[in-house]
Amino acid sequence: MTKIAIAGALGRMGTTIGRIVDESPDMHLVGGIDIKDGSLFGAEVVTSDRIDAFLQETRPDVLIDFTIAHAAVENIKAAARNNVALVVGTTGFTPEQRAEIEDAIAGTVPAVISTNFSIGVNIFWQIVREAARLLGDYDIEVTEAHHRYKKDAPSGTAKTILEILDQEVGKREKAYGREGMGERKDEIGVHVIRGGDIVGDHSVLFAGNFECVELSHRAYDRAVFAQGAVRAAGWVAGRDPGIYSMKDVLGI
Ligand SMILES: NC(=O)C1=CN([C@@H]2O[C@H](COP(=O)(O)OP(=O)(O)OC[C@H]3O[C@@H](n4cnc5c(N)ncnc54)[C@H](OP(=O)(O)O)[C@@H]3O)[C@@H](O)[C@H]2O)C=CC1
Ligand SMILES: O=C(O)C1=N[C@H](C(=O)O)C[C@H](O)C1
Repeated sequence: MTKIAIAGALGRMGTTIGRIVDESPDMHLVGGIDIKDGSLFGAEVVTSDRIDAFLQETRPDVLIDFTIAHAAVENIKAAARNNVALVVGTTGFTPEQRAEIEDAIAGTVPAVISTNFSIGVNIFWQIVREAARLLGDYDIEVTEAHHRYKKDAPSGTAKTILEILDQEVGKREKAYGREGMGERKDEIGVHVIRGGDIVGDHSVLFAGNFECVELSHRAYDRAVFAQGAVRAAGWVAGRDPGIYSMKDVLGI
């Protein structure tokens, strides 16, 4: 039985993950933390200032964090202090925050960190890598669309796409939207859409002369991210300390 705690327990992802854990025969939801207190599928949710006492009392095997970057940094440090394995889905970390996280985790606990826990996106990233390797001299444009409540932009998934493109075609300038007069050079265009209840769309366009290749992924329900995060939690418990990716979890 893997004991799970959720940070951001009352949020969109936290509640979706809570339901999946609650329905899993081999998992037990010990509770959650959030900016406000409450309950999730009968488990207590306490405020984040009480995280150390909460982890010591409930002794989860894994803390799953889907909060907001500055909160996640503190939650990750607390999990590391209390020897609790991690699954981190929160996006929007600055490079400094990312370095703080890596320092906290180094040599202490195992952690799966991914900007996207859906199986489809993890396969999509590999397909984008292969396309970039073969079509690196085409013009490249990345587009993402999310619901009106998403705070960070571009999405974590889009930033991972940009890292993959940098690795395959060489580091190129990024044009975050375009306005006014300008000549296209070899920059990568990045376009962000926010509206309604869009769960998460990502596309990469490779445009050449007389042809385009467009790769895209669309999530219809955030359960796809939650299922991946719960799968990662089952995988990470008891591993050696270090940072793992969904590629490790899926064995791809
Ligand atoms: N890796 C992946 O596969 C995915 C990643 N995400 C990422 O997960 C994160 C959460 O997304 P989502 O669930 O939609 O967002 P929500 O805003 O719905 O959920 C976040 C929750 O965390 C709470 N919170 C805010 N500050 C703190 C704090 N200091 N301590 C504890 N809890 C806090 C929020 O409270 P309040 O609402 O009052 O601010 C809210 O209840 C985002 O970074 C998003 O990009 C999302 C989907 C998939
Ligand atoms: O905030 C979201 O909703 C999502 N965030 C992740 C991201 O920033 O890439 C993953 C997914 O697209 C949904």
